[in-house]
Amino acid sequence: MSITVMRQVRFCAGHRLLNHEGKCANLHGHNYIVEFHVTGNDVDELGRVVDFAVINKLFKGWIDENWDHGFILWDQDDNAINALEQVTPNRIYQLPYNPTAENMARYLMREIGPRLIETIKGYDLKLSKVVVWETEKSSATVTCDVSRESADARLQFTNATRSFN
Ligand SMILES: Nc1nc2c(c(=O)[nH]1)N=C([C@H](O)[C@H](O)COP(=O)(O)OP(=O)(O)OP(=O)(O)O)CN2
Repeated sequence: MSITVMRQVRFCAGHRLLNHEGKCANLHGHNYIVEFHVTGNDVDELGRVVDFAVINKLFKGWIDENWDHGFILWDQDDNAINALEQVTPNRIYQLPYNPTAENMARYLMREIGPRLIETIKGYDLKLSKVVVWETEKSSATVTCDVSRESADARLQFTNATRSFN
């Protein structure tokens, strides 16, 4: 049996999609919501897979330090990076691919999640799903098969409607 808990982290950031066919090639921003789904095989003596506050501290901490109120850009986007570096102060986070919702979810799942999760001592936990909501209408979901040892994430893209509270 496995049990999954989820914590949302909200932040705002700017980006653009290099070579996008339409308006998303322009610098623009979003109020993002990221869902971090954490799966365990048991609960502790209080009945928790892990305390929600622990997930929040780890993942909101990383987002606040790296993505919140910054620009998230493809590291090949020299034009935007050079322009934004002229602004003082600036916060630019370079990804190895375009900052789509899909790629941001993939980056959190593959590059950031595993090393944050392993700092939670005394629990056997996996980051099983990351959902990046770019708008209230559009999201991307990355799931990881927690029953397999492989850290390879299986990408699943979804479009759904939901309300931001
Ligand atoms: N599969 C993806 N498609 C798009 C992404 C993405 O991350 N994954 N991102 C964008 C842009 O960042 C854009 O800001 C959002 O585009 P779009 O939904 O077209 O714009 P709006 O939310 O403003 O929708 P309106 O209907 O125009 O109000 C594009 N595509």
